[in-house]
Amino acid sequence: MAAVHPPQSLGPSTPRQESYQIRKGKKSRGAKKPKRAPASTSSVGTMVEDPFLVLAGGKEGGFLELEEIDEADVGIFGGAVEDVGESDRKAGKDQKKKKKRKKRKRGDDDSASPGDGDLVAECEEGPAKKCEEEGENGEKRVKRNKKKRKVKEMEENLESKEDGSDDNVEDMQDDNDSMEQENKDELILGEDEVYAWRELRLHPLLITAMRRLGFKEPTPIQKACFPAAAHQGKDVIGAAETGSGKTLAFGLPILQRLLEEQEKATRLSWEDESTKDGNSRESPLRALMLTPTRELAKQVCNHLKEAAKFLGIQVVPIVGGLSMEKQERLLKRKPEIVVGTPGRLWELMSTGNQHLVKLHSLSFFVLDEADRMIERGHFHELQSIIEMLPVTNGSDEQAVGTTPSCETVPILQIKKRQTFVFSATLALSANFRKKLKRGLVTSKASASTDLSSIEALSKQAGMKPNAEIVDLTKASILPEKLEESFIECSDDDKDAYLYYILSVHGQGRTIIFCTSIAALRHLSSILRILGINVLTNHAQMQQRARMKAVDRFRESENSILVATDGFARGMDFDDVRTVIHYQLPHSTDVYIHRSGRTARKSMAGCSIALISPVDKAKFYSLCKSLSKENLQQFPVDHAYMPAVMNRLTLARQIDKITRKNSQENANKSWLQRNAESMGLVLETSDSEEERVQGHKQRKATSVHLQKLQQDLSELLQHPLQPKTFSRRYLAGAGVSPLLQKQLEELSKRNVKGTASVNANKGSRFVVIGQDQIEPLQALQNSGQEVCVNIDKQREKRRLAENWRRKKQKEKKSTREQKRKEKRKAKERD
Ligand SMILES: Nc1ncnc2c1ncn2[C@@H]1O[C@H](COP(=O)(O)OP(=O)(O)OP(=O)(O)O)[C@@H](O)[C@H]1O
Repeated sequence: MAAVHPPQSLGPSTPRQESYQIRKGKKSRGAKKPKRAPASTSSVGTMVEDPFLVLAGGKEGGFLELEEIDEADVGIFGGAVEDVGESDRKAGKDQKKKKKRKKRKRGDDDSASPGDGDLVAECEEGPAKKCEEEGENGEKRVKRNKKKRKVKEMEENLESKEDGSDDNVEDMQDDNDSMEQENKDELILGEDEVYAWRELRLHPLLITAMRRLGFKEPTPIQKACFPAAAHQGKDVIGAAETGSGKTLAFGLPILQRLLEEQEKATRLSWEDESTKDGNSRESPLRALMLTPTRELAKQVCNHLKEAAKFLGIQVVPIVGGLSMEKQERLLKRKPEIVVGTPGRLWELMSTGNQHLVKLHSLSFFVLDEADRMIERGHFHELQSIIEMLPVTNGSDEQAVGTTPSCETVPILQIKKRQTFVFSATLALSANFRKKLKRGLVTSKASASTDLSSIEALSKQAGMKPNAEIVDLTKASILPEKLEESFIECSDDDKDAYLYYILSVHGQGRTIIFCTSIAALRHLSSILRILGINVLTNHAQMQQRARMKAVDRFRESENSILVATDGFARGMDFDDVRTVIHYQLPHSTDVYIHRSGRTARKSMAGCSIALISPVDKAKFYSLCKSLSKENLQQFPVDHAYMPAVMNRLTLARQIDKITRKNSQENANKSWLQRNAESMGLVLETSDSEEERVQGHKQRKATSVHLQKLQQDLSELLQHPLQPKTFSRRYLAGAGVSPLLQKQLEELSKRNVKGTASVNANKGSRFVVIGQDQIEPLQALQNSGQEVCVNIDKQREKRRLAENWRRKKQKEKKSTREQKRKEKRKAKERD
């Protein structure tokens, strides 16, 4: 007997419930429209073949429950239970038709006598006749009529409720229709182009996301990690070159498992009536991802959002430097995935943020750029966060201590948590695999509380000994299509060479890395004076300004960014053509991450290191650790250098004066500010003469500054020219590529013509156009390989010295010989 469920469960849901329902609908059905959860579940659920289908593909709005009851009755009277499932399946396709039919049905009902109508007709057509044949008694008939009345009552009751909720349902459908449409419109790849994802058994909704992103196939690291992480539920330690798609290598398995779990949960909640209250639908934190920098957290978050678009899985970034209140508001939405930096996350956790401390449902823990996390004991917060994590079933009995503020649950209730540890430079240490395995298996790492090694960090984070280690890094670790090069110069000349590269070759997105903020400030100031509009990003900038710089860098394809090493890891920009190491990094891994901002996604790119004499030792040891024997010397046309130096000298003078002025202003205003705050009037001890002198000096400086600026601006109006260049040129911003080409052809013709008639040299002309060749091309055209192996160089030097000594010896002995012979000859004479 079908249970008739109380109509109040069909009432309008709270906003939170509704949004949940929309999300669930999207998740479970993908391209289909969301449905409201039916009121009755348990008994009906037991009758249908696949209760999930009823929810997912079932009827809509209030009619859903009504039809449910109708069919339950049909099943009871006529025994045609199987019809329920069948109609449910059909319902997904022709919901609207059904709705109209239903309304019509009701119209019929109104006119018909009680107990009549389609419902009864349906019953009587089939098995009801059988009942008659069997000689149905009066008692049964009474029972049946009672049942019909009850159904009729229910129908009326529901109809009145529907009037209120129908609009909502329609709205939900419209929303989803437009989302579906948007989703379809955005698809870049066809269904048949993504078989590689299908082979991987990626969830259909995620395949759609990949089609929308235009990702035809998984990258090698994604291919290697997905089966272990998504299908076998294993922990993964992943290392692969920069720009190889590591974010989705851990992101896709997590999304896949969340999707699968949610589908399962929807099915279970359909069967289990007790989970139908609003609270049970609130999503706890399922995945926590940590990155070392704020920009990277934002980027990872955006990347996952793109992949999770239309899946109804929320991903939010929690990073420092932005408003706490806003982030708390974001967390109130109960996102399933949080990507953040350890500092801000710990700040919120330690103040008891409800979403972040309820970690009992945390199923995924990710450490991106893990080797950075353990550097120089930077991340105390990381340790605190890890200590908050509940102990997983799979980890050692030696539990990681949990702080009392963490709402953990008894060990047996905690589900398995998967841990992901990723970086491009994890495998830098030679016996990385061995050490890692040893670290995970032995209890030594778990006993230690410091996270100074990847093994200890992984172990403390709950990594299990059977973790999959995916190491796709090659010996060099650097991307295959990265062309590395260097320029040897004095420290003082670095600005000149940098300006040369940017103005003679400066095409395409470029990142210049500095080690110190002071150097970054000096450099960006000089470049701006030289008319090169550079963006900056360093730790002392306001977070908003940093994010803005990142956005602006993304916007223009010829933008130049000067950044410190915080920016080296993980940042992903389309088509960065050149990376310049203005100062060498302190370690090999930073060099790898810096250089890895270019040559991403198997594209070509170029890196140039400016090496001063003090950098040499560091540079050679860096090359040694990367097993480099030879490296290309970046080709520099020294004919340009006089012009470069002219400009640079002016720019440096301007910079010096403006710095001094702004320093004086800052000091003065500081004095004034403080005097004012203390209610004092500033009196200078300067005499009148001194003041006049000072005024004159300032005026002279200002005139000098103006003169310098004028001179520089005159120089900057013309393209940079090599020393040998004739002064007779056609210049200006109006030389279009077409005109330039025509001039080039004309110049060739002239040269031929003059050669034939032997005309004077003065009529020849060269075209210096705006079509500069970019550094990579210059390097490929005329870069020269130089030995950078310090041992080999020493050996070469030793051999050369030996050879020189030998030659000297030989010379000496020949001289001796000759002298002896002369002496002998003399004696004979
Ligand atoms: N399957 C794929 N097909 C094509 N492009 C992809 C694929 N997966 C990821 N990408 C793109 O590759 C780029 C690099 O990805 P990602 O930033 O994850 O690399 P990474 O390996 O983490 O790099 P890094 O080591 O520098 O952090 C991104 O622009 C991403 O959108």
